[in-house]
Amino acid sequence: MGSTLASFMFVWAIIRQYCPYEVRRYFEKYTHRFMGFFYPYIKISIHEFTGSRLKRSEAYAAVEAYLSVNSSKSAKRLKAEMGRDSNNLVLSMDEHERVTDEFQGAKIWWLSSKVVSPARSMSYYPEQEKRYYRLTFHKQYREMITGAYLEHVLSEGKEIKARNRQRKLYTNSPGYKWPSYKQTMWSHIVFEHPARFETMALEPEKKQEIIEDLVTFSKSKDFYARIGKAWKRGYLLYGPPGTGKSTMIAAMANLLNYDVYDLELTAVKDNTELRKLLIETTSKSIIVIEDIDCSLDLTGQRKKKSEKSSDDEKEKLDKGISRKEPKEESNNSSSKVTLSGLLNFIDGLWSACGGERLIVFTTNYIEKLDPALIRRGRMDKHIELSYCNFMAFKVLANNYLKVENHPMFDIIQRLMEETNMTPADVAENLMPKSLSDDVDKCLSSLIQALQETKEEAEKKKAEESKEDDELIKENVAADPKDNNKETEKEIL
Ligand SMILES: Nc1ncnc2c1ncn2[C@@H]1O[C@H](COP(=O)(O)OP(=O)(O)OP(=O)(O)O)[C@@H](O)[C@H]1O
Ligand SMILES: [Mg+2]
Repeated sequence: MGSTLASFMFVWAIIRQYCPYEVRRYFEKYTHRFMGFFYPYIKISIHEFTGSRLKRSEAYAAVEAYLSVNSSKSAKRLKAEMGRDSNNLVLSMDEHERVTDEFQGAKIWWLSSKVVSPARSMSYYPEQEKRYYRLTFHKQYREMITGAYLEHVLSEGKEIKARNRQRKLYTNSPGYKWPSYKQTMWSHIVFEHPARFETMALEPEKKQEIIEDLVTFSKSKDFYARIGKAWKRGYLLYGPPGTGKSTMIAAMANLLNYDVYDLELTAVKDNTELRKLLIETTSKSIIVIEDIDCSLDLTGQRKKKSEKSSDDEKEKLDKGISRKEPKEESNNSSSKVTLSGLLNFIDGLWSACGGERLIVFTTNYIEKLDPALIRRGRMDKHIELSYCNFMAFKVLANNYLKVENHPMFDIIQRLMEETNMTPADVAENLMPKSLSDDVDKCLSSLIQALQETKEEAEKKKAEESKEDDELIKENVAADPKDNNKETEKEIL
């Protein structure tokens, strides 16, 4: 038997070397068919990338997760990755490894493998690896494996993936150069922000409303499908600096267990790149654009256009400039993202791919934004985060000092009604500065800060009214004829 096999292999090697390719292919084709009559096994391959390589196959990821449990017991070569909360390693099958699985009495063999296609000459692309899983089973189980077993693998895999999932914070990497399919547009680190809604200083009703809105969204898959709307929701967070906009985004991600994609608009080359970034985001995620008013001068485009229109020469040019033409082209050569590109990003046809996504914008100046950008449908919910009031202070006092009531609270309440202080400033004053600082010390330092802010505000107001008075006097002196009360009123 051994010597027959060896001779056969020898003859086959000679045929392969000297037989023309066409004849060999013809021969192989018919051998495959012939063997098919006797070979009792069926093979199914699941490739990592299908179609145009835009997206990793979900089936592949699910199979990978499913096999990670099985392979950790039987496979000999394993890959290890950090698991949830960074305190355990998740093992999965390494390449060219085999594991056996059993399902309702049937035996299934899984193989993880890859084909390497050589790098093309005259191309920037490196050699391409195509990874895949292949399962082999006896043909008598065909129905059961293609039906119940594969369903079981997918659902179990998805569940394991969700269980092991580490939440990630992504950013669009500016170091991105060659569009190889292995390189994604986003780079990530593990998302570990401790912010929670419970610790956020906000009025309780407002907080409850936001939480309910978020939870309802995350459970509304069927509702969105029924009304024919993409499963996404836009939030606009606006308010002065230090009022908790970024903190709220982290709290949202922690509440819903979503990934965060922090999009740096100025690093995006053009609208096409913006679209690619969108396609690469996964579901169950929050796409964040911070300080949208400063990211790009998207708002000025339309206004600038009308300003320019008075100038004849420029007017001709302007006729060609529609909303699609970037104004930034002239003064910001690195980014050509336009308002139109951004509007399409949020609400266009491509925005529906993936599903279950929140898009969050933050800004300090809501009035600077283009109305189209923040209309309902794009930014469905506008949330104003404002200066700290007494209710919000109580949450902070409880977080920082673990006090729910204190005799000094009355003074603080009165001062807070009279002055504006951001939660960030209040929090800073409540923070113990040395190990010996106690509740009284922290609260009195807050009272002092509040008084100082109040005095400053009063001083500023007095100065402003003084300037106004002087302006009135100057005007009256310059125009003595109209020295009557009406002019004064007008100026005021
Ligand atoms: N409402 C709040 N509840 C609890 N902590 C807050 C709140 N607002 C601000 N803080 C504290 O103040 C700090 C600054 O807040 P944050 O970065 O969220 O402000 P922001 O609104 O994003 O400011 P900016 O507009 O400058 O980006 C945070 O570290 C947080 O601890
Ligand atoms: Mg911020």
